[in-house]
Amino acid sequence: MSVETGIHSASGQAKRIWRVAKFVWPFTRSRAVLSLGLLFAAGLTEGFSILLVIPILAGLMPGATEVDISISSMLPGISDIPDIQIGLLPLLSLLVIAVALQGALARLSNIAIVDTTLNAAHLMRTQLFETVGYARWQAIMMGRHADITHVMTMDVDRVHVVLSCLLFSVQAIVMLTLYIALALFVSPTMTAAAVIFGGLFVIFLHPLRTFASRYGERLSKQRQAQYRTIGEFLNGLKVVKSLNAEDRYVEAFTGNSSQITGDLKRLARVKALPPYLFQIFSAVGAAAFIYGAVVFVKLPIEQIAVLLFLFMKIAPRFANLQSDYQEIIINVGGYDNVAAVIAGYRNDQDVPSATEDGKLGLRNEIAFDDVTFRYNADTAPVLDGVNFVVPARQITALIGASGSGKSTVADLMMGLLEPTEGSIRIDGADLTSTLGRAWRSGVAYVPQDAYLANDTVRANLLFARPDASEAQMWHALDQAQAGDLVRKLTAGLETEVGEDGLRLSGGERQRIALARALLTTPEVLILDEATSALDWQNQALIAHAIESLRGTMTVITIAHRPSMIGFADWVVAIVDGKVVETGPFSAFAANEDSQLSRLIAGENASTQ
Ligand SMILES: Nc1ncnc2c1ncn2[C@@H]1O[C@H](COP(=O)(O)OP(=O)(O)OP(=O)(O)O)[C@@H](O)[C@H]1O
Repeated sequence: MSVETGIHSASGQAKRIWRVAKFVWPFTRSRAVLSLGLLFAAGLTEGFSILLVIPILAGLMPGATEVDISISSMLPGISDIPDIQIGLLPLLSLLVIAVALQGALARLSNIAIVDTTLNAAHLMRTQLFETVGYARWQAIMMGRHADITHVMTMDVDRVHVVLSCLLFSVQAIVMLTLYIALALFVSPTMTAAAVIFGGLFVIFLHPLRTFASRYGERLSKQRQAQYRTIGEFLNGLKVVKSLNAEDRYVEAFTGNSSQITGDLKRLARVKALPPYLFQIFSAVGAAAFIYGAVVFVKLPIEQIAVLLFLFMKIAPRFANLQSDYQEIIINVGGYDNVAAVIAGYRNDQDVPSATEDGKLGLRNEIAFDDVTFRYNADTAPVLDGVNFVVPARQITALIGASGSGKSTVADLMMGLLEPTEGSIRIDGADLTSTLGRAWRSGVAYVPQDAYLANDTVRANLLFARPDASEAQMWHALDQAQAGDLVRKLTAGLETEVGEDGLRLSGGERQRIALARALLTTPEVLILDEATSALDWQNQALIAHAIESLRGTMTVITIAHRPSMIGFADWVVAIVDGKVVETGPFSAFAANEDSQLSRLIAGENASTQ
């Protein structure tokens, strides 16, 4: 038996449903118990109201204001209760009260079920977001973002459907049990026949359920593909437009959407079949029941009336149970995806700060001791046994050709990546995952394509330091040569920067990102090609501002342009994953054959 067949088999489905129930039980326990308690009370009240209807059906004579209730003739299971006589008006009043009470209890039970499932979905979504949010960078960067988005939205919604249907199924099962128990009192033979008939119908529909389950899986995969197409298209919008590649995405999207539409149509047909078959089955069942009850079992008419009444109550619930179960098996795969994401990231979490105030300062140096780093176990190392130090409160230029490993060094230095071999020491302390968060709270990193949230300039600055004053914001903006630019914007600090900061130029975005980093007054500032989009005048002004930070913070500047490294005190040059030069800037600048001198002379190619 293949795995594919296994998960669609009845036992496979039962195992999957059990896993969902086990996962949500801790979140839902009290509310689920409350809703089922209310439901049970509603069931009892409904049973009582049916018991009140029976005498009206069975014993009422035209013109009578009193009803003779012969319990023994209606419920042969209870034979020793004497007949009672009751006024029609009190009986009808009691019926109205019982029906109203049953309605109120059923309503409360439904509300409790809806609340329970919504809370469970909310908790599952937030747990997912937290698990992904606090996962280690190395784990997240390997995952597809569109898939994570799909799991957090569509798959959680699918689990929500499963939970709702599960609880409504339990509700239906409780009610069915009550009705069947009542019917058994009236006629065990006829009730057993009806239950067997219903059971056969459930077995008869099994192939349809397997079919629906397969469509559920297929649809989930197609929707995942749709998320990927949309994500890729929107992330690379500008490049897509510049390459006139829209038609490729339109084609991929249309193909995918047509498949989804086709499958949804087929699924709708499959879903519509059981109610239709059910109608035929129940008509055949009712006819067979009446024939059997009259001709073979020879039941009295009032018992037939009571049983028919009960079966009329049972039938729609039975149909709901079938459609709920179908929805469950279509959607239960959503939980597999949710569980896979949680399991995938749960053991790969950033460790909370070792120190409660969450800051780890830098007094002397950051040291790389024999650091080797591989992105994958089976690929060549990007860094191969590198040794160097970055002195505190000095400016260090990290240079090397494109692809030599500079950004990887920056990620390692922030503790976002961990060395495959060797260690990174902060004033002698090993930068392990326990120190990562505390260390990063004193580190500001500005990459080439700095992320700006789709919000105002002010919100983007406060994102880094929520308690910053107006004066501190303007000081940081001026330091990053962004003060005049923001003053000139029509809405100043309140200007919306657009999706990914796209309403600003590349250079403007970089300056605001630098201001945001400076606003945090970090211990360590890492600039990874952070001014690459700026003209030389602005870059020179920023270089001057960075230079003025000497002695107040540790700056690591990764750049290809001489203007962003010429003011450094210290240099680390990387070639092919090895450190080839490290020491005082002046010493290497004096040697015209050094990597540094060649870079300053504009010979970028020589470092390759
Ligand atoms: N997530 C990743 N998975 C696998 N390999 C990667 C990953 N990120 C980077 N690399 C590889 O590691 C090497 C070093 O990349 P890195 O980005 O550190 O270089 P860099 O010196 O910063 O380059 P550039 O100057 O172009 O930004 C490259 O060969 C790159 O292909």
